[in-house]
Amino acid sequence: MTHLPFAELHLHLEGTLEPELVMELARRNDVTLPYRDVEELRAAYAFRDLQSFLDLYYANMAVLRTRQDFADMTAAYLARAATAGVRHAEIMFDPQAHLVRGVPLEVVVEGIASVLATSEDDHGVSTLLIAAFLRDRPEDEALDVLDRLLARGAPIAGIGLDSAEVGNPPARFARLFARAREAGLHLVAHAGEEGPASYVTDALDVLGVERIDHGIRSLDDDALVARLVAEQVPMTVCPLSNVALRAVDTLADHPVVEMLERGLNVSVHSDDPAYFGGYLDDNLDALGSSLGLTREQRIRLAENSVRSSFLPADRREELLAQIAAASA
Ligand code: HPA
Ligand SMILES: [Zn+2]
Repeated sequence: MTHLPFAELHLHLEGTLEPELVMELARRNDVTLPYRDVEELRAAYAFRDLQSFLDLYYANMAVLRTRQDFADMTAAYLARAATAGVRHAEIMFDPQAHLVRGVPLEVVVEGIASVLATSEDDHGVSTLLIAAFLRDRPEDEALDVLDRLLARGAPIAGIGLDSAEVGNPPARFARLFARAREAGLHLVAHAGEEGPASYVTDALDVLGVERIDHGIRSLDDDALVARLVAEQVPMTVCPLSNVALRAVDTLADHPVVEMLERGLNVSVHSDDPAYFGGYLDDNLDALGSSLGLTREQRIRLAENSVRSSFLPADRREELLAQIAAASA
């Protein structure tokens, strides 16, 4: 069976940096890393929690210096995503993580955007770009970076909120999200990955987000689940990520199928595929073998992914028709 067409809605571009590319870019840019080879680097990919992952994720970004580096990372992701059935990708990147290292905003944005511009022709993948802001850094810094992105006409369709969740509640970023909304941008936020269900409520009510990234901790609160079902709030769930970061013990314990059966508007995504053991197809295959995800459920996840995207109605209909044709 060929892959069903999917929309990838929860993907950190910097999380697609495969160990081989990390080492290649380190050589190219003369960056010294504390690993002799790919195997040593790969051995560091054992995480206790979100923070232990973030430490390595930010450290590896040291190899990203030039427009070409950002372009190469983006092109490698799109080529791999296309083989997974991804036909549309809403891609997050972390501008602050590069600015604090002294990499200019235009290098980051132009490097990424130059490749996205031809992605439909080159890979058959339409794309939207989402600037994600780091919740463990000050809101004023995020406001400044958002203003700079808007001032230079960066091709972003929305903003997100990521990085260390616990202790950094959504309400800290109310002004940022208000400004992005005024600018006509779409709004998403990570909530309920490690943080409590109340962060999901606040992301909806204080930030006004249209989609929740992760949201699995919502299951601790029945009233919240009822609301999420009633409002059909899109939730982008990342099973391999949750196991890698120990938010969930094993894939067999993952709640995504239960969420689907309870009527939540969930779709499955890959988060940081280079770090967590795989891309969209790998996540779906793993759910098939560990949770017995049925073909019918897989089709529903594909449809949800397209309906939860920020695509215009005509492109959504086109993708839904492709799903129907592929599942006939
Ligand atoms: O999985 C994640 N969670 C929060 N922030 C992140 N930034 C990159 N990946 C992640
Ligand atoms: Zn994420």
